Amino acid sequence: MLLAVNIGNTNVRFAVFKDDEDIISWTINTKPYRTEDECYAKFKSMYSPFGLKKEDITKIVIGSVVPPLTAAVANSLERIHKITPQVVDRTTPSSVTHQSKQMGTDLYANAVAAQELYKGKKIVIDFGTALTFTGIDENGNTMGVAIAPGIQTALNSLVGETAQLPEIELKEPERVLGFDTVTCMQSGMVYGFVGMVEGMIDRINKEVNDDCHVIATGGLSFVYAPLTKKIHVQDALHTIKGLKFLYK
Ligand SMILES: Nc1ncnc2c1ncn2[C@@H]1O[C@H](COP(=O)(O)OP(=O)(O)O)[C@@H](O)[C@H]1O
Ligand SMILES: CC(C)(COP(=O)(O)O)[C@@H](O)C(=O)NCCC(=O)O
Ligand SMILES: [K+]
Repeated sequence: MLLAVNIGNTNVRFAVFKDDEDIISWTINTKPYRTEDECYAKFKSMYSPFGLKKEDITKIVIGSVVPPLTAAVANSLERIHKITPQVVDRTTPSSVTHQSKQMGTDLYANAVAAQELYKGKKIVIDFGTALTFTGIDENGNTMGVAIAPGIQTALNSLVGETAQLPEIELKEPERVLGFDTVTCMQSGMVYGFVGMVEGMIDRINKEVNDDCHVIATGGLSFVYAPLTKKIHVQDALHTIKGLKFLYK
């Protein structure tokens, strides 16, 4: 079975593909950055809670947007499995073409999964450490990317920069205009970012002169996707499916 590993700025997501539909997935924190020995100790025993044995893994693909962790994760998995992981990035051949010299591996994987799984023009919105919008046309050409602060990242900054604003749960308040600090912040964070997401979808659709199919992924997609009809699919495993398609 293929093990795919997506190293993001907040979480490292693991997924074992029993087949295309049956996927076992879990995450660990990215921070603090770990040494190869710590990764080795942590990863060695991570399979049994998910009903897997390390011998079940026969292939490994890794995508990373955190360069200081890539080698530690790859080398520790090689020590555990005696398999050399394939580390993919924006230069790995796929059904997607792009001109960017910077595109993060997760954005590229998001584009690849969209092209493989959906028709027409697509927008992938990744609600991760950053909030990203990636456009892909019907032929797999990337139409461009937009990068904004991730919603929890923005909230952390707001709480950190103020004396009286507390940490809050990101959930929909009853009213847009609130009467206490927590619901006032929930409104700004939830309705404010829904407005941003809907506005970005409208602007992108206008720019590419089409109604794109919109896919949401990333840690906070489960909060935001249900709040707007402009998002058509929510799939926490979208990025890691892209890594599977990039594995050759
Ligand atoms: N229940 C949750 N599960 C996962 N992420 C969450 C959850 N609630 C909030 N988040 C936030 O989502 C972001 C992580 O999303 P993820 O897609 O794993 O990011 P990355 O790929 O950048 O590591 C973080 O900002 C995290 O705080
Ligand atoms: C935009 C990102 C920070 C998103 O990272 P994430 O939120 O998934 O951790 C990452 O894709 C990245 O570092 N990209 C490199 C710059 C670029 O894509 O243009
Ligand atoms: K992500």
